[in-house]
Amino acid sequence: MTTLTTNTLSVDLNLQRREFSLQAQLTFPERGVSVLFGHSGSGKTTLLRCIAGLERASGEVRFGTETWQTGQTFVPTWQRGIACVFQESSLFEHLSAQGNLDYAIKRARTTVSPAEIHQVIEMLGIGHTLARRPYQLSGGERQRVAIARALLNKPRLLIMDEPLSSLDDKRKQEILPYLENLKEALSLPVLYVTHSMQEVTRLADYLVCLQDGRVRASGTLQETLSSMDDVAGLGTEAAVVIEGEVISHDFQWHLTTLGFAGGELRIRQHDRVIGTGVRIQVLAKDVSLALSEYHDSSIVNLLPCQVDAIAAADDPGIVLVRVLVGSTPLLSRMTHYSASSLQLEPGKRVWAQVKSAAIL
Ligand SMILES: Nc1ncnc2c1ncn2[C@@H]1O[C@H](COP(=O)(O)OP(=O)(O)OP(=O)(O)O)[C@@H](O)[C@H]1O
Repeated sequence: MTTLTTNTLSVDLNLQRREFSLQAQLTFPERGVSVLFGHSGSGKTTLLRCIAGLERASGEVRFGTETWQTGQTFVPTWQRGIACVFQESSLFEHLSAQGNLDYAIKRARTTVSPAEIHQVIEMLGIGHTLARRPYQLSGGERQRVAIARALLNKPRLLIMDEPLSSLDDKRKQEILPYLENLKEALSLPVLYVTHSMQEVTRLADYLVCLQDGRVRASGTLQETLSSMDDVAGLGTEAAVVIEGEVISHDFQWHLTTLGFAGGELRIRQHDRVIGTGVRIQVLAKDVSLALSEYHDSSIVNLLPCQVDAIAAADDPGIVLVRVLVGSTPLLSRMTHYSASSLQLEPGKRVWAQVKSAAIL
C-alpha cells in the first residue's frame, strides 16, 4: 500500500464520453514536475480537469490525507488549493502585471510575505514588467506573469496545461530556463501537460504517457524514457536522459567532459562550473554500435557497454537497441539490417559511439 504524505496526489478515475473514455490510476510524487505526455486527443487535459474538479469523472481523487472526490464526496475546485496556468495566459487586461499579482496575493490560501513575493518575481524575471498592462508584454512575459500569479496564490498543487504552446520557438527557449529554476525551488507538486519532447526532457521528474485515455507508462523520467515499449512510438525523438556532472573543460579543443554513473561523455564546450550537476539528453539516433573499439572515426565518444534489449521501433526497417554503460541505459536507433549483421543480442559486449549529447 502506498503511504500518502501531505502532498501526494493519487487518482483512480473513469470517464465515459461518446467517443472517448478515460481510465487512469496514478499516484504522483509529492514534489517535482510530473509531465502528462501523449498525442493530441489522448486525454491529458481531460485528466487534469478531472483532478482539478472542473469535470466530474467517477472514482476517487485524494491529496495527502484529504479526499477530494469519492462516490459521496466532491470538493469544489476552489477548495482544493489548486492554481492553473493555461496555454493562453488569462491575465486581467485592465490590471497591470503588479495588479494581477496583487489580485492573487489578496486571495491566497495563506498570507504571502514580502520575501515570498520578491522571490517569485526574481525567479521568473518579471521585475521590469510590473507597471505594464498585459498588452504591453511579450507572449513569454505574459506567461511568466501568469505563472507568478498562480504561485502567489500559494497553491498546494500547480497545474500547467501546455503553458508554452502559444509561444514561438524563440520565446519557448527564453522561458524554459525560468521553468527549470522554478522546478528546483518549488516544494509543491506540479502537473504539466505537453506534447513537446523537449519540454519533457528538460522539465519532467516523473512522466505519465497517455494513449487513447489509458496510462501507457508512468515512472521516473529515466525509467520511462529507457523503456523501449514506451518510446518506440517517438521515432527520431526517442532519447534517454542522464543525470551527470561537469568533470573538466578542455580549452584547447573546446570540449567539456561530463561524468555519469558508468562513464564519461565529451560535448562541445559548455560554461557550467566543474562539479555542477547537469541533465544530459542523448538521442537514440545519435548513438551507433560497433563490435570493436576503433579510433578511426570522427566520433569522440566511444563507450564500452552491453546490449540489454532490442525492440521494434516505429518503422518495420528500424529497431531500438538498449545498451547499458555501467548501470546507465542508452538507446540506439538503427536499421534492422545493421542489428542483424552485428548479430546483436542481449548480453553481447559492444561499443557505443555517441555522435552528440546535449546539456539540457
Ligand atoms: N467537452 C468535451 N466533450 C466531449 N468530448 C471532449 C470534450 N473535450 C475533449 N473531448 C474529447 O476527449 C478526448 C480527449 O481530449 P483532451 O482534450 O483531454 O486530449 P489532449 O490529450 O489534452 O489533447 P490536446 O493535446 O490536443 O490538447 C478527445 O477525443 C476530445 O475530442
